[in-house]
Amino acid sequence: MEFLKWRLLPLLSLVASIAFFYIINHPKPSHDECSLLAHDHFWISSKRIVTPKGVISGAVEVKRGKIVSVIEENWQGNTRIEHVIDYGEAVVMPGLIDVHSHLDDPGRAEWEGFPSGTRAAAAGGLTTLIDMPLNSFPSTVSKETFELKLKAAAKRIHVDVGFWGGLVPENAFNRSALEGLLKAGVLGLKSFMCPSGINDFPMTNANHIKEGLSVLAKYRRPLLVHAEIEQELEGNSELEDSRSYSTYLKTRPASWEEAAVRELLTVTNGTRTGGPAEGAHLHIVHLSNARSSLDLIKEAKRSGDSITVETCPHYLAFSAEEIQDGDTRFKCAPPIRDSANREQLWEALVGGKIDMLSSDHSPTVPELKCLNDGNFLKAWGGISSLQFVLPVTWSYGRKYGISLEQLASWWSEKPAKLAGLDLKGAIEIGNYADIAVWEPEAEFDLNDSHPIYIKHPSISAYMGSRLSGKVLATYVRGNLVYKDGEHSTAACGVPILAS
Ligand SMILES: NC(=O)N[C@H]1NC(=O)NC1=O
Ligand SMILES: [Zn+2]
Ligand SMILES: [Zn+2]
Repeated sequence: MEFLKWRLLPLLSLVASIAFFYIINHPKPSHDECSLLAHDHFWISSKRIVTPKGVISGAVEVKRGKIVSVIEENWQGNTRIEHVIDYGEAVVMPGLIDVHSHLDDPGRAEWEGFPSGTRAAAAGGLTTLIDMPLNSFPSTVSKETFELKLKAAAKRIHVDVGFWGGLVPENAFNRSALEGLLKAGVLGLKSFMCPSGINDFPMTNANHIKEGLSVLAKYRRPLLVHAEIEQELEGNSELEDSRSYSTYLKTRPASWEEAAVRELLTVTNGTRTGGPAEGAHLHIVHLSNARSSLDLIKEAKRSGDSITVETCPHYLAFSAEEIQDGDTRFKCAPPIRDSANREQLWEALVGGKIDMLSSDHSPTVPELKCLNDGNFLKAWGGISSLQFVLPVTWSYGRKYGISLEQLASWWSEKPAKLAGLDLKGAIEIGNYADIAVWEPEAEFDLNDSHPIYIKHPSISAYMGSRLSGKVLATYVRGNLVYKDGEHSTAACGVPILAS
């Protein structure tokens, strides 16, 4: 006995320390922590599954995170099928991909942060988002600052997150610095043609952008541009009522967007077949001017420029006429314009002149939104919307007869293509099982009793609205990360790196 004790004890303590060492170094969450479902092989069925071949009634087989089969109609008699989650009439759609979110982490996590932002995304049916390189601190403009970003995201994201790097004057002519950032895995670059509001993210001109495109061409990745150029203004807004939305609107006229688009088109011709930047792509973010700018973009596309454009739900939902004095929740840049412009934006979206949608979720802390004094000239510009983009697009788009397929194209398929996410954006065999389940007909009031996960709901312009389109469940790589107001316990989203 004594002998056994002396042989066994050291052995046991060795096993225990190896196990301890293993757990410390491999703290990978278990399946149960990542998913609210026990299985990793199951079927999702519904009468309305949105696939590239149309809306079908059938079932999607998910195995180890991927879609392994999609079957139509009569699957009930199929004995091979077990663990079925039947969503009845609810819509099963590819998870939404937001190519334009500011989660402000690291450095300004009190504005949003990865944990709350990605929980909000999951609750809104978004399965992937691409984080912007500014509003966090430091801005993501080098390999080193990108490493800080990845560190901040590690084990704190509830959906998959990719990253744009910043194109700024400091790196634009430094090819090896830009290549270092691209090699580290950013999915593309982002730049501003006007002041960004963030000190360590200065604006670029057409020369910087041309250089950026020539580097991006080698990596076949896009440049996203905030397209407004400051022009001389008539009058002096300082002398006008700062609580009036029209005062703010006059400080950023549509001509600023048009000037930027014209300038961009002097360099995007390089992206044509045979051009010096062939392989690069230019994407105009959050266009709000539905008039002249869109015609220019259409013409450039016709000439073979590799160019796309997005708009955001707030430009499709709101109009300048409706914004009350002092309600700075609606301040964003470019600004929300008149209702006739909104109609034209819808027309352009439905007609294919606008390629896709994004949230431009750009929150801050309530103090900087100046809700108390309602000063439009001082308030932070940015709309808080991440969790609501699906019901907002649907609620306001129904009037225009939008279809489920269009929603999937604007929010999943086209964004996946822009960001180079080959295995995302569609319910298709071989893709990741990134799926949103929602009830288009279910209405709800966005008030304090609604579960909201963004950090500062009070600054969201959508609070107080009645919307239709309730998200029931969200699957990321086959993990059920959100269901009826409940999230899976661990943050099992994956950082997406370009390779
Ligand atoms: N810095 C920043 O997020 N700015 C964004 N906010 C906004 O309304 N438009 C923007 O570009
Ligand atoms: Zn912007
Ligand atoms: Zn933005």
